[in-house]
Amino acid sequence: MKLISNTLQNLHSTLYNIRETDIDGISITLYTLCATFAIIWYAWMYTQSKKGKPPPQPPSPPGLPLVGNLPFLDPQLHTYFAELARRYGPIVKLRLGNKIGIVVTSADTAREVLKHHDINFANRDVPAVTQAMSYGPYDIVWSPYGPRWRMLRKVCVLKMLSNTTLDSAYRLRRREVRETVGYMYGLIGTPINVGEQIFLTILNVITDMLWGSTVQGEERANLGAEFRQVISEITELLVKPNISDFYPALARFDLQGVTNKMKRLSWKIEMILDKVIDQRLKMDGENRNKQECKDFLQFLLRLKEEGDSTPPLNMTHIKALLMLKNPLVAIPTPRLSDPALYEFIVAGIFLAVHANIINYLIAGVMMTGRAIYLHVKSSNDPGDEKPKTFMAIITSLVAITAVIWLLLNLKRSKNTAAPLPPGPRGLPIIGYLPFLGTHLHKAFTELAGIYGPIYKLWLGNKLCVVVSSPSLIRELVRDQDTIFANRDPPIAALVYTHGGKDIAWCPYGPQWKKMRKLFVSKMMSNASLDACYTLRRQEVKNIIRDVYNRSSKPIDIGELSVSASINVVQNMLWGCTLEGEMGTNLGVELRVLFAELMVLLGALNISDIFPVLARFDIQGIAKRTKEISLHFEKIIDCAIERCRNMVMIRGGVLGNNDGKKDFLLILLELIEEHEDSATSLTMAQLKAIIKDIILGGTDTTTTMVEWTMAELMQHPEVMKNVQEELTEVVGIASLVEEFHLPKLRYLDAVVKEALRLHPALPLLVPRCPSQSTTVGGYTIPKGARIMLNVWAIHRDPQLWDNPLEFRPERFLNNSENFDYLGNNFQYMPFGSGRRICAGIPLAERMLMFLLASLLHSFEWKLPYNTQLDLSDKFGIVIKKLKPLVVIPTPRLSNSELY
Ligand code: HEM
Repeated sequence: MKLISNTLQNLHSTLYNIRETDIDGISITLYTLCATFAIIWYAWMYTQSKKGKPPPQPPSPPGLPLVGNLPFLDPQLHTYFAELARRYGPIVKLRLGNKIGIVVTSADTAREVLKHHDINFANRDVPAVTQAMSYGPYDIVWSPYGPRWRMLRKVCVLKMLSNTTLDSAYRLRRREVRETVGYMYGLIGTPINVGEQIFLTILNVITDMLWGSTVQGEERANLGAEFRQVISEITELLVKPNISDFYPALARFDLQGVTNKMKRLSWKIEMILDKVIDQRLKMDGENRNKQECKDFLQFLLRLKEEGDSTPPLNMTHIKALLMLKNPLVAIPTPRLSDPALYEFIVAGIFLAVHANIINYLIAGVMMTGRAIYLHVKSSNDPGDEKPKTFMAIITSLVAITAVIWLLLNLKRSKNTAAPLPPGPRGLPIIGYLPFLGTHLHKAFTELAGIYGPIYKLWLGNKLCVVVSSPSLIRELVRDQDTIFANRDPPIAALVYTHGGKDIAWCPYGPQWKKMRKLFVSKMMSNASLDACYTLRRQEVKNIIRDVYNRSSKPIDIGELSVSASINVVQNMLWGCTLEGEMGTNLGVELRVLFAELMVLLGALNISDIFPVLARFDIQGIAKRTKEISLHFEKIIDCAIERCRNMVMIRGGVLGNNDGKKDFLLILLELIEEHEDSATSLTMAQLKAIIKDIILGGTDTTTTMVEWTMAELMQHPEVMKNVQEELTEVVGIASLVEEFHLPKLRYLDAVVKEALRLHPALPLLVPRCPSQSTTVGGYTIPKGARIMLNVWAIHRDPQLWDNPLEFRPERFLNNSENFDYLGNNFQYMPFGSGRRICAGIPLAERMLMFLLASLLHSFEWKLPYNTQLDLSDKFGIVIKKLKPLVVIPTPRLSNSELY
């Protein structure tokens, strides 16, 4: 210890006793040391960089995390690559998911890669799906470079494609080509699909060469047809963009099920090949060596038996070679320098991004034989021995095609399928999603200004078509109503309704027709709605009393109308059954669940945009919706049980003592009275209808009450007219009753005008065509999501005078032209056609009754110094962005009325 303290003391005194001249000396020494160190460091770095530093990677355009450059690839791949080369030089690096791609665009670099480093680059980058093909690793195209590949290639090029072998199969080719020409001759004057004919001819020529003398007659035709079918399915799979190729770590999950499907198809091929090989073996067993080889199969089996290839040719090799001879070889094949590096020479890998890229690539191969490869073969490459006869066939076929194409051009131009609608180009994979913003209805309206009243866009991998003109909507929902009567339900809606068992999401068909008919005729009829009027009236009275108790205080109209709508709907549903505290408690529970459900249904769900990911439910939306759905059902079960007990107590009499009937009673009657008849309902359907009423009836009504009130606060003169009408029709000493409603013509015009400017469902509920069809001269493919932009039509200046002004008068003198039945395609707040809103009679009554009661019973004013904001926020139902807060004061002459 002592030693340490002495040392510290010495050091301290040394430092504090340094003189100025000493400091100068120390500084000079330090500077010299630093300079020397810097020089040595620089010299060392320099020699290192000269010595062994790896050269930099090729330049690369900027990409995004995770997806890399994938989203920026242009479908016109060849021009895109040329553009990249202009900007970054002849060798460019791209990141595709977590793969690296290298694009080579100059002859010099291509020579370097394919000639000087040929061995390094002689491997392929095998797409995940080919691993599932039984012969994937055994065929020439995908085999790793090595003895097996050399043996297979030798057999193929020197033996199978030799002039002698091809000459011996000439008869078979001639037969097929003549058949095609004869077939086309018979079709003179009729349009034909030339591409398809050529494909079929080539496939027939090839299968003929494969086993044409082994299988004959009808059996050959059947086998050919089966083979063709499997081959086209395999071709489709091979060109399908596969997530596993871009993210090899995900390959084991086979997210799109491509690998599984390929295994199934591979198995089918195996069966076909086994059958033909068995037959050949039997035939050869009978007269071995008596005849010369007439098809490839016979030739290969003979070669196997001779066993003089190294490594020896086995049955799997034979099958792989037979498969090689089908048009699948037209699939482009990227090369790989070293599998461990995940690098490849690109031309073909990008094919997985877009189907049209793939078509382009395939077309390239078919036309030129090897246009895709950046592969400039050296002159001693055995592959350059062009099979002359084969090339002659291809050339003849191309020539025939060209002549036929020229002859038919005029006719075809009249008959060609209509194009897809125009539309903005989006990014690969995510489509136009990133450019839409949050106000979909407004973005769609702006796009209509650019692309016209019908256009398409991709949202994720969903093709959407947006229609925004009355005449096109007429074409859709009137002229082609049955085709467009299907829905395109979001996953959450499917979960909530057990796969679309309700009216709103049920596919168009007998089930939907039956439920809708029962719903409209039994529940929405005037008689049924009259029968539950007291239930509505009782609930509206409660609301008026509640507001009265909060007189002169600010009230959030949105909140008020949510609880008002839910209470009214709930009372109509089971008001006779669940009276008193039980009804109130369930009402509160329902409101909480309902609020969450609306959020879930309105959320942007990745599963809807990328259906392949649906099974993972990444955001947990499906799971939570299911929980809520079950909770809803528990409430419904509880109501049903109570109802049944009540009926038992009353000795089997359905209905209340005073003849009131809630919806639950009507529905149970339908189950019990009509068992097994065409009008019977199942319990699942009963629950689904109740869910529809809660979902369809509450949010829409709530939103419209708030919008109408907001417009009235903005336009005091309109408010004054409404209240004067109410005073005249109802009287200042009475409460509004439903029988007053038909006389309130001005209020009716106000509600219509609010629904024009703020349609609750601005894009209606998306439709989905059950088959491909043509609308407005454009093809609408089956399964596309069709959005009808009613919001844009309701604000179109060509259809409405001063469309952005709130002017109820436009409906006052013209009311016969504007009802809610969807016959006037200029005004459709409840939709149109077969799938028009099923609850219009109730919606109309509820909306008018609630508004008339609130406006008649109270004066409303904005809190001091508040500005009204009429901006909206997009969702399934379009709401006010900022809540409307207003202050009520009693208006009726008699306070006892409250
Ligand atoms: C102001 C209130 C309401 C508005 C603005 C409204 C609007 C709509 C719209 C635009 C549609 C889609 C129509 C189409 O695709 O062409 C629809 C469908 C539907 N609405 Fe309403 N609705 C309202 C109230 C109600 C009420 C109160 C109920 C039930 C009691 C209801 C039940 C339904 C049902 C079941 C469907 C689906 C019909 C089907 O697919 O066949 N709606 N509604």
